[in-house]
Amino acid sequence: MEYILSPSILSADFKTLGDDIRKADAAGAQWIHIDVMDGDFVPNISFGMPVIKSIRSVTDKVFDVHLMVEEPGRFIDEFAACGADYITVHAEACTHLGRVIQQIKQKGRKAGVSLNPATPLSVLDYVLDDLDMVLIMSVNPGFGGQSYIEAMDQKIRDLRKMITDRGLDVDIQVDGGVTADNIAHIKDCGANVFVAGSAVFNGDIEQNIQNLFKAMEV
Ligand SMILES: O=C(CO)[C@H](O)[C@H](O)COP(=O)(O)O
Repeated sequence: MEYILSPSILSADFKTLGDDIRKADAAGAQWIHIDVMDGDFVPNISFGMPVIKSIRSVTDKVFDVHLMVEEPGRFIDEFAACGADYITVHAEACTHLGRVIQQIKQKGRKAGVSLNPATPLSVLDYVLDDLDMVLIMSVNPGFGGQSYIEAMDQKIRDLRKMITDRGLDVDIQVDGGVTADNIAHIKDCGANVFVAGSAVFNGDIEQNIQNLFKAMEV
């Protein structure tokens, strides 16, 4: 299984965003996690397509776009056009989840579905086979710098079992409160894609990424 670090630029310094992304790239992060917030699905607004389009020229790394947006089906074409490789939507935000997954696939992009901490895995029952990734939110979405919710350990374990039982190849991404102190434990629970915002961008980005990779191998 491939283990991937996807630094969340929500915690980057926006006045030097390109430089922060270059540092994360140079330090070996395989993906760049891009949190789009609409002020409706979550109580915060981050940035949208023009920023993604602009930073696309900074790195060739995978753009892992997490849409915290109500009814994201309205914008799939635009996010695909501005350089998203993975497009992850929230199950809670989609009236017609299956249709939105189809829209992402039709654009040739990898499809992810994200679940808030309180959302049960059963919402995936009839779409899991169509997915490339499931994103388990380990904080309530909207803000960086929160603490990992420990009840998500069991949810990650249950999801890994569900994927294995069906013989699928679906990534499990975990986002929220991931640090060098807990990343090995989250990996043991069954996750293989790790989003880290403040643990990467607060302080020395390259050193922080090295610390996370080192901890991940434990
Ligand atoms: O999706 C998010 C918030 O909704 C962020 O990606 C997430 O919280 C990462 O930040 P941190 O690693 O600081 O918890």
